[in-house]
Formats: sequence, C-alpha cells, structure tokens
Amino acid sequence: MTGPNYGQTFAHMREGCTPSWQAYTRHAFVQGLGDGTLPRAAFLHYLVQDYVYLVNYARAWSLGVVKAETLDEMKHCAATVDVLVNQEMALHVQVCAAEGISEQQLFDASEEIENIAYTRYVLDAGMQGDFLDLMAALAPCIFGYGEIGLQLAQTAGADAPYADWINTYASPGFQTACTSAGAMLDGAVTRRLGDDPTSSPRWSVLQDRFTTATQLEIKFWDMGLRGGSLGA
Ligand SMILES: Cc1ncc(C[n+]2csc(CCO)c2C)c(N)n1
Repeated sequence: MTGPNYGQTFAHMREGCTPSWQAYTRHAFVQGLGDGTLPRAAFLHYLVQDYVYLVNYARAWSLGVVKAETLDEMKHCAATVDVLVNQEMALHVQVCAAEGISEQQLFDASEEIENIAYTRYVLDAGMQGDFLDLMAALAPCIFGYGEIGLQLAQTAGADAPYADWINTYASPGFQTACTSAGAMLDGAVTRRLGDDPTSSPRWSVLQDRFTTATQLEIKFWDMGLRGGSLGA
C-alpha cells in the first residue's frame, strides 16, 4: 500500500494494519466530505464532537511532554499542544460560530461513547507505557488526516462544500507538520529500539496500539455519520 512519506515507523505500522487503515482513510464519512454529499448536520455533529476530542487530544500531547526523554521530543510535544489549544481548536470555534453554535455550546457538548473510548485509550496507553506507547496511539490521528487531506484534494474543487476542511489537511503547512512528526517518531523509535525496530520484542505491542487507535478512528467516523442533535 502506498501513501505519502511520513517516515519509516509510520510506513511499517500502516503496513501492519492495512485493512483497518483503508477502512479509516476511505470511510463513507471521508467520501462524503470529498464529494460534498455529507449532510451538513452530520458534519456539524462531527465538529462539535471533534472539539471535545481536541481538548483530550491536547491533554495526551501534554503527557508527551511528561514522558519525553530528550529536549527535542519535549519541544515537539509542547509545540503540538500550543498549536492544538491556540489554533486548531479556534478553527472549530470559528466554523461552528458561523453556523450559530456558540463556544459555550461546544464546551457543554456531551461526549459520545466513541469519543470517550478513543481519547481515553490514548491517554491510558501513555499513562501505562512510555513515550513510544503514547506516540503509537497518537500517530493514526495525524498521519491519517494527512493522507485523507491529500487524497480528497486530488478531486475536490475550490468550491466544494467542505473545501476548507480539505484544504486545512492538504495544506503544505499541515503536510510539513506530518513529515516533522514522522521524523520525530522515527528518531524516538531508533533511540529506544535501535536500527531494526520491527525485530524488537516491543514492536507487536506498539503495532497493537497503532491498530487499536486506527480502529477507534473508524468508530469516530461511524459516530459522525450517525449524526444526531447538536450538543447531544
Ligand atoms: C477524531 C480525529 N482524528 C484526527 C484528527 C486530526 N487531528 C487532530 S489534532 C491534529 C494535529 C495535531 O496533531 C490532527 C491532524 C481530528 N481532528 N479528529
């Protein structure tokens, strides 16, 4: 299976769960974003849940600051927390505001089961394990959206209903962030597991973290498709 080059570790882990990876990156929700057929209500429902997701996702990257073993790792995690809290979440607030959903409604939104399952799994992986356990669980989020952004940008025009969303993830800025996260992950893996990491006894556990997080991304899209009333 081919895809963008976000480093060796990601390439191995994606290869290690190809059916799940395809189900995640080619999900019906993703197709609907691309061809514009996704109902607006489903998109907004997803965005509200995603705001709550980002709050917990930022907590998980903060745990990365705690678990880091080099200053570079610490800097990468701290910078990611900054982007998430001060930029990425603001984007959700902006889009929702334009649709009449206030920031208060976002804060008050009750978290759906799939959302809880995903972020608590990632936080638990990091709490139980070391930096690599945490990164393996965080990885599908960033690299998956990088792939999806590129994939959808190939066909969606500038006037497509979800062009803004697509361009966020297809943009050179986000693609550079994926490449830099991939390099950080490769460095973290080499530092702890050496030059032949897939032969390490730890690899299967790390692959399992990545695969489970990928399956939780699929569930998150399923939740998005289900739609539902805003904030509920
Ligand atoms: C359910 C869900 N999964 C992945 C992302 C994508 N994402 C979240 S934060 C971030 C950048 C920092 O790593 C990216 C790419 C999302 N928004 N929601």
